[in-house]
Amino acid sequence: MQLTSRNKNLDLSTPQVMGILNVTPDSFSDGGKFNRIDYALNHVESMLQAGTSIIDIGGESTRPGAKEVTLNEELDRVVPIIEAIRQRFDCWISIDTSKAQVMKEAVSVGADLINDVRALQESNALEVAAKANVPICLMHMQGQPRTMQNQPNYNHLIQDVSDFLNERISACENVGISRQQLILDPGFGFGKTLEHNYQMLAEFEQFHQFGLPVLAGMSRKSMIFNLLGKPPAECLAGSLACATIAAMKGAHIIRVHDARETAEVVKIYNMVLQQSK
Ligand SMILES: Nc1nc2[nH]c(S[C@@H](C(=O)O)c3ccccc3)nc2c(=O)[nH]1
Repeated sequence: MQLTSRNKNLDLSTPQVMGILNVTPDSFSDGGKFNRIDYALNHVESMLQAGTSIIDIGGESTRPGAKEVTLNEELDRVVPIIEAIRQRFDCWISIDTSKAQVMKEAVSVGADLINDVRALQESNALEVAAKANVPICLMHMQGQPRTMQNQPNYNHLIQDVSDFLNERISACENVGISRQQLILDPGFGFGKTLEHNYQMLAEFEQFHQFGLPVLAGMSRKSMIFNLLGKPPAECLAGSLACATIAAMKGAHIIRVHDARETAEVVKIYNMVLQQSK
């Protein structure tokens, strides 16, 4: 299994690490734009040196309760950084956004992958994604970030999430996006209770039913820090445990903050995989 974007291929026969580059203002110590880009480039370089294949850039904090980010604010955050990374590195760049215009401009300045936590449901997103002709990650979310954690409920969790992903695959195919461009993601932490998240991890193999790459994003999330009773920044061990389990359950892309350590987990996993063939 592999992904193609422009002139790039990404081999998915072993798990690939997607490193998170958070470019919301609270992720930078100072406000200076140059510092922000310089800081980001240094962070990207260290993630790439550690074995990260994809840099995921998000300008909208989807934190529960977060206030909406305007289009121009999101563009101002992500476009300059994508341009700077594109000039300097030939890595995969994914844009973590739900706004059609942000997708369009991000791809035009070099993003190779659209990562949409709202699975192209916002206005014009399907049409823009179809024209962009790059791989797209479709993620499941119940409700909206502001309220999604109030009372998550499902008839049959895995079936409900799978039905949603299936419907989004059809919506993409209806606008000419081929299945081969799609990546699926059950959306850990997006409208799920602690138990829901661990049930999805326990039954993660179910999401291979579509024959498409599957992405797992659990790094430093509430399913870890609430269980361990620690702040997110102290959840490296928990995040690595989730990454290891996801890799063993066939995750093709693992989205993390701690890229270096996760790349080491994948190296160990690949060695074990080699021995079992
Ligand atoms: N495809 C894909 N994209 C993603 N973007 C994010 S934002 C998330 C975080 O903790 O990073 C988050 C959630 C809530 C608040 C802040 C940040 N999570 C995913 C994911 O799980 N899958």
